[in-house]
Amino acid sequence: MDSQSTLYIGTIIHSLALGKLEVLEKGAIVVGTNGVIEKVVEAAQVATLKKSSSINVVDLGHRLIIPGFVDGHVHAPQYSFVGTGMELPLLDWLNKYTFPSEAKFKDPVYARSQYRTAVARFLTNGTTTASYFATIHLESTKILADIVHEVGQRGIIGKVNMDRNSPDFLVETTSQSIKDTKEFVAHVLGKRDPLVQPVITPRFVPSTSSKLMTSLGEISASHDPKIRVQSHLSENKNEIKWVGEMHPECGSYADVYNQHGLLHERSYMAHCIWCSYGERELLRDKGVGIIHCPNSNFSLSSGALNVRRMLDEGLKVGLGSDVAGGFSPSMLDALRQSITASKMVSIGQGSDGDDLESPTAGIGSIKQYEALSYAEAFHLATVGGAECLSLGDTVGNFLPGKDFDALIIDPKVEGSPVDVFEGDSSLDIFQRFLFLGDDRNIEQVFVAGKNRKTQKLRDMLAASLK
Ligand SMILES: O=c1[nH]c(=O)c2nc[nH]c2[nH]1
Ligand SMILES: [Zn+2]
Repeated sequence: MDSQSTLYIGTIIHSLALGKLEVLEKGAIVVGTNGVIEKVVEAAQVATLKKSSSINVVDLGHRLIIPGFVDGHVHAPQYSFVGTGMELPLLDWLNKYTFPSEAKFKDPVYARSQYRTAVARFLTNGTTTASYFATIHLESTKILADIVHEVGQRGIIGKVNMDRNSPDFLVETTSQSIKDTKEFVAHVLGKRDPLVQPVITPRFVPSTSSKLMTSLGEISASHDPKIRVQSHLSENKNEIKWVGEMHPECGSYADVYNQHGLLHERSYMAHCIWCSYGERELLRDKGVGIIHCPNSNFSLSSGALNVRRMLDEGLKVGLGSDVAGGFSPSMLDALRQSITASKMVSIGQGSDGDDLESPTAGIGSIKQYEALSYAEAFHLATVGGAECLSLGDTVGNFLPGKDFDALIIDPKVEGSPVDVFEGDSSLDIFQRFLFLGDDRNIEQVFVAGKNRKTQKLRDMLAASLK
């Protein structure tokens, strides 16, 4: 224990494995000055620790201490039109709303103001880690990285690559895209901020040429450890058909990324709703994470992912808000909608599945899939996401040695949307927060041991209302 460690006392709830919560009533977490968790103790040991003269004691009373949320897939520029234009399917939605909105980020002044609001909104909702798509614009994407660094969020940030099938107002040449990607990676790594990392971000196969994908794979592999890779995969049936026409030489949509060196243990792909058994095997064997974005999948009428099957088959799964295909910046919403999507699948109303493709299924043996429990969905929103983003050793739960990324939840805050009844257990209150709570209940947001939900952050949000 270092001389100025801090003891946070409260009801600790975190996930140790899929569906396995640990609850420590009036337990405590000891956090070093470097923001790293030193130990987690039960109530019986708290009194002894409190007596240590060298420790700061923060008694959070009736509050819950839970890990921060990991948003594995979010488009920061799309926050500028969040909650609007929800009536179209993917390809029409991209052309009508998304591309014109993203084109505005050519202007760094506009980008700075929009990104400040977006990042503040995500952080205030308890997203301690976010994997961001920016736009194709180098200067604005650097600004996003600078803002994430300034507010102290843990952020993985990608300059988007688009050199084909894109409108004139939102397209790059192949060589400029490669050059700007290298410069962006150098900019982020040059910050030497362990909280902020770059990620290679081809938008999706239709908008990234073979030559560009190959170069991006090489950039990723030229670093040790490899630079992360994020993209979209098998979200919409028309998109998949289009990819098939563009790449008849590849066995599947996932295989296109694979043949260009973009699938490895530090890659993660959003959606994957319609991946075949063979694609799922490929993704699992390559160690690729799946980012399930249920709000977006419903809002763009894409489909309902069979998340249970992904888990049963041993794939890594996390959750994403996918703002603004998804209309909510809150991972509480992603968690809730992941449960709803899994219930649709469990009653036979989800993606049509390809059970007959699976070697373990025979004719007449359509499998039943169990819906996600709240504890499982919470695992995906914390530990699962961290594992997909290669941050499993750093965040996701409160194991000693990880960084203290945590939310302090006050279910009784003034104006709380959560009612607490006499006789409620901690798990009752926790579940009510998951299903009914919002950012009003999220009193403090710790990233690497520091509370980032500061007055400055509130001012950033307030500025956007002027
Ligand atoms: O949900 C999505 N949002 C996007 O911006 C996008 N681009 C390609 N595919 C996409 N899917
Ligand atoms: Zn997306």
